[in-house]
Amino acid sequence: MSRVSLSRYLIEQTRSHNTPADLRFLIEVVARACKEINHAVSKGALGGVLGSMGTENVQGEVQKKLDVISNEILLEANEWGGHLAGMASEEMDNAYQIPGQYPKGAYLLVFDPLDGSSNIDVNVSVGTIFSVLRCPDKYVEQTGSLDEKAFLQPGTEQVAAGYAIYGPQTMLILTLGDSVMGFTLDREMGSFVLTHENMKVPTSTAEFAINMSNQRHWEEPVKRYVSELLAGEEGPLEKNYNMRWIASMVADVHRILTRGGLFMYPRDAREPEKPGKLRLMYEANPMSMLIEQAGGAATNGSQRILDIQPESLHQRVAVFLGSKEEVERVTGYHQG
Ligand SMILES: O=P(O)(O)OC[C@H]1O[C@](O)(COP(=O)(O)O)[C@@H](O)[C@@H]1O
Ligand SMILES: [Mg+2]
Ligand SMILES: [Mg+2]
Repeated sequence: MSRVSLSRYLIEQTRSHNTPADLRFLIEVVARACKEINHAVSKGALGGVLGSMGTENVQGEVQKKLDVISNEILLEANEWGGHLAGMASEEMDNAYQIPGQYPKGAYLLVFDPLDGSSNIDVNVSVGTIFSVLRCPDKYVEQTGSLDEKAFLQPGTEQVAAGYAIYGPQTMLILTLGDSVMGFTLDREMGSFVLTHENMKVPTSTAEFAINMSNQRHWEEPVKRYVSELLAGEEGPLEKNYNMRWIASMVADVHRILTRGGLFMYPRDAREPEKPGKLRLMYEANPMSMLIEQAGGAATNGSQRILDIQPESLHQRVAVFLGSKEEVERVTGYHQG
């Protein structure tokens, strides 16, 4: 089989699906930025990039050096080229309007520059998550600036979503809205090569992922569901389940896209005012688009994540995503 590079795939998509050239350009720029992030991550202690900055982001989380470095790489890469009107990031309090780009820039890029930050210093897979939205027409002309309201679109409005995972292999997983494709970085050539066509999440699974240390803080439907998983074939589900928890959403989701499974980060009583830990705009929405495009499901326990109308850039959401059978079961338990 002849090798299909990311660039060739994007050109073919442009011809066959009329993918706009500036969207193709945007994906190419993000992919190049992810290669640069991968290079910084893989240097580790040799690059003096481990450890914390001693600063906090808008989420109140301590920023790792690589969180900030990754954010800067994505900002610098996308600053030019005219394909973007603005960007928003887990690591930036406010949305960023690229000077002089609007109305040329047709898209908005939202990203988690480095996901799984607690794993950086212990050499466990981390990644970059990104989501692409159209910039509302005439937004800046009517409002005078590109503020966060332009970004507050439900996940169904995403035109593309993906992630890079920096693990034993470096991969880019991408959807443009009609299937999920996986590209593996050929380090000698420096290019992403198509290796996983049309990735699919099996409807049923015997593997779940949740941080069990929070069990006493969960709401009843989650406590009930996880106890049934743990009861195995003697329990009501009559099946033995395996468990994984990598504490990198990118790595857990990649496993699910590769062999199925269920990922859960429910709300819990530790911070009852928060609807969950993970962020809607740059974690749950892009991952939910990928999972749905691969035949899986994604809810917040009561509704489809992609239908949620965002109210703020960094709002959090509970996440149940993966094999449809189990997502529907645990969501059903929330319906009382
Ligand atoms: O450490 P916990 O509570 O298990 O949470 C792990 C989750 O937090 C995250 O690391 C949050 O993402 P960031 O690292 O980008 O903040 C997810 O990747 C992961 O699924
Ligand atoms: Mg994250
Ligand atoms: Mg992050």
